[in-house]
Amino acid sequence: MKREQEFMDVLYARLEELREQAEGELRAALTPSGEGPGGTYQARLERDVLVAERSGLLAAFNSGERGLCFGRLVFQDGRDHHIGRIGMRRDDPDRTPLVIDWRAELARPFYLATGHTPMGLRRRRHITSEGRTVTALHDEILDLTDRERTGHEGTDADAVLLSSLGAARTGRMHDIVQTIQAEQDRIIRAPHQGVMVVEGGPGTGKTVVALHRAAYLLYAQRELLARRAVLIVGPNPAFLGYIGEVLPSLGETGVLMATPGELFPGVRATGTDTPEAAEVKGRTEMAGALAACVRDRQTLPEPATVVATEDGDLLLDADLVALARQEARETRLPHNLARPTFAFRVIDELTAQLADRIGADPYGGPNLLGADDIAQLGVSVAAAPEVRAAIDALWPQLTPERLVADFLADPVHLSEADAAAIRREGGPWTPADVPLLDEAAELLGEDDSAARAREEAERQQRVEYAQGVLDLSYGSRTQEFEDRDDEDSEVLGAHDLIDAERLADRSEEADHRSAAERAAADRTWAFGHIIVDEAQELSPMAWRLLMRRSPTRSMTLVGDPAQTAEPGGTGSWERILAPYVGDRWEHIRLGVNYRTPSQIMDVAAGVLRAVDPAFRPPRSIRTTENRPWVHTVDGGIGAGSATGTTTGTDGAGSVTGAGAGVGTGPGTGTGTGTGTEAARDTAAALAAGVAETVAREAALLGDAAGEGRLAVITPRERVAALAATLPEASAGPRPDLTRPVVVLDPRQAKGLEFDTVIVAEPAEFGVSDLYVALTRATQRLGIVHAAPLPTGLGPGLTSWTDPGTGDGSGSGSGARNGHGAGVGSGAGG
Ligand SMILES: Nc1ncnc2c1ncn2[C@@H]1O[C@H](COP(=O)(O)OP(=O)(O)OP(=O)(O)O)[C@@H](O)[C@H]1O
Repeated sequence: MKREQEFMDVLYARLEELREQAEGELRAALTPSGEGPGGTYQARLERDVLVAERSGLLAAFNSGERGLCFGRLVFQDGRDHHIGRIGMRRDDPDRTPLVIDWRAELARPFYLATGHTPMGLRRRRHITSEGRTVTALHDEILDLTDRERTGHEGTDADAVLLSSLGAARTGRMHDIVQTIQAEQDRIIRAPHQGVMVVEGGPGTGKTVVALHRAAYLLYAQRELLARRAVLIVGPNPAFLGYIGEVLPSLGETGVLMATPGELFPGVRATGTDTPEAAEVKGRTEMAGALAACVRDRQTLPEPATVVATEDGDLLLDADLVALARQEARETRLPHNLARPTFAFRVIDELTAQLADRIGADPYGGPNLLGADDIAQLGVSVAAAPEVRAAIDALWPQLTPERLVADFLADPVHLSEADAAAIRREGGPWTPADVPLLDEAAELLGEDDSAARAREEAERQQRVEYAQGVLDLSYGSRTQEFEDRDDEDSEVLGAHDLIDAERLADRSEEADHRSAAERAAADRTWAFGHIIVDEAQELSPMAWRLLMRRSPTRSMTLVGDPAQTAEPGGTGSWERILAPYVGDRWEHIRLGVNYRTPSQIMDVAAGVLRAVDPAFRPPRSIRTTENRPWVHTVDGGIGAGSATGTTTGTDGAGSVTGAGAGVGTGPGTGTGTGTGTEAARDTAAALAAGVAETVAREAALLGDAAGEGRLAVITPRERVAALAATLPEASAGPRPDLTRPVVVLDPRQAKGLEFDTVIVAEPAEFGVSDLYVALTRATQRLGIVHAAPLPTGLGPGLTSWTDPGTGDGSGSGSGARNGHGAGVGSGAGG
């Protein structure tokens, strides 16, 4: 231990040195300088790579307090290497490796070697530390002939993994470099360049594996990805916050994280759609409908338009415009880019009409105008406001926002029912509008004329600024030079070397944004790699958008079709991918649940088994002492409470259990009240029940360091009311997951995990939402309900009053009545 501590001290000292060096280099790379990497492509690339590496090193340093070095490999041939979160070399002439990056090939045996296939290893050491202090060593002997013992050999090779899985949660996902499992390592380092689908049930490590794959790719393809960046798409901002520290802690910063609704630069999708509207907007048919809308805007006059110019009336008839339209369409360019072709043809025709009239020979001879006269005429026709107005009416310049807003206000080319579902006049953009906007932008073509005009104006400003700089430089020539009035001096100033234009262009090259920042502002950015989490939720239209951002189809898709909640979610990988990559994609399944203890997983699986008896959940690696519990509150609609030994069935599904629980709840409950009054009673009872259970569970949480997190997961409509009774809780569109208690709806809870989860009123969840909610807990699960439990939920639950020891299981039951006049009956112990 002492020697490892000494090594750790050396490592941190070296890290400090490197940090200072990296800070200096980063500052230099980011400081505009006449001598800096000029405008060449190669120079910019080198700068991007340098900035990515140095920022990464700094990011890693800042999180380096967590296990900078976590492993050691002693090979049979005498080689001995430490493995760490980032690689570092000594400051000697040979730059000897001090610690090997976990992603290096040399580090692989750390994850893959077994007694059966030792990969040349004698022993493997896990080093656990807190801050900079080594706290534990754990050695595995892989060469069975090796008799030497260190005193740190343990019997249980999974001890380090299990201790990490059992640790209190902090509201932020951590990296798992110390405990990557062999099946995960194969995915992380897969050489596959195209689309890889990682599928697995809840808690199987899909997200964390995908993030480590990103870190691996950023390491293995450093140059490409520093330039093209990696995009990570997650379901909501809270989720992105939750996973946001993993890559920086691994020294990787060249990543853009976004929800699907954030992928159209300049648009903030703050609105929400009904599930029906989101589903309709997500269908592939929308692409056809929008394309048809664009064609609708390429109109014909009926039967003719009179263009009144200074030189008299000109006539645009339908045949003539149809020809111009045909020509423009045949360019196959997007609408805005084909517009000049249309406009030229129309202007040509009008010019010909005018020339015929003006140059007509009164004696019947050939037209009196020469080619130059006609060209001149063409210029004045093109400039005539009436002509421009006519062209605008027949083939208008369109923006994606205008096109989609008009389409939503009057959804044509759709069935009446679909149109009714999405019809909307004004209002904020929604996430489901974003793929429509992107589609529209593709159909219309980038109308970058405004952007180019802006750029030119900015460039002019830069030129003026540069001229000012040069003037200053000239004006600040030393007195000595001025005295000598020596314009031919060999000592040159900036004003001698460069003119304002070139100086301005050079400062333009010094775009200090990282590739990820530039990508965020550019709709047409082609990412080096894209990771999509909860991929099963994305609609076909969202896939069209993402595939445009990934022309190389280098993607990792992560998901679980059983957790599909969005009605528009594509669900099947074949359906998602066939249009883009055919069957050329790799499908990998993960089968071990690292998050949810088996007792909790059994309860959750019951819910899915009720609809699909063949359903098989992932195998939980952990068990727990804590039995999932249920607390039935009496809220005026059929509610009962049951505890203790229970066998039987109720109207909502089977409730079975055996054992000797200590029952305290009333055996029966009687519904009273009607309508809203009863609903109010239910809400109040539920809130009281949740507050009571949260108080107890929060007290059981975590440790002195303030770790350990609790989530109440309840249908969206109930979130605000429940949060109001829990003053310490965070809730809302962007809940703070680092707070000890949060209240979330099931969609917000997707992908997250907490030590303790309380699911409130499960009868109001959809099946897959309920499955997601029930599988978020790493330690304890509780259910609070007034309405009868949904089918499949019940077995495996014990009374909330005796969760630790009661073996009995049971639940309230009773007919649920929309008017609150149900009669509850509990099967009591
Ligand atoms: N090898 C490992 N070592 C330590 N922890 C691990 C390992 N693999 C997975 N975990 C942990 O298991 C938990 C679940 O992982 P993750 O969130 O990636 O699962 P998931 O498959 O994405 O789940 P879901 O579909 O439910 O969102 C996380 O806390 C993760 O850190």
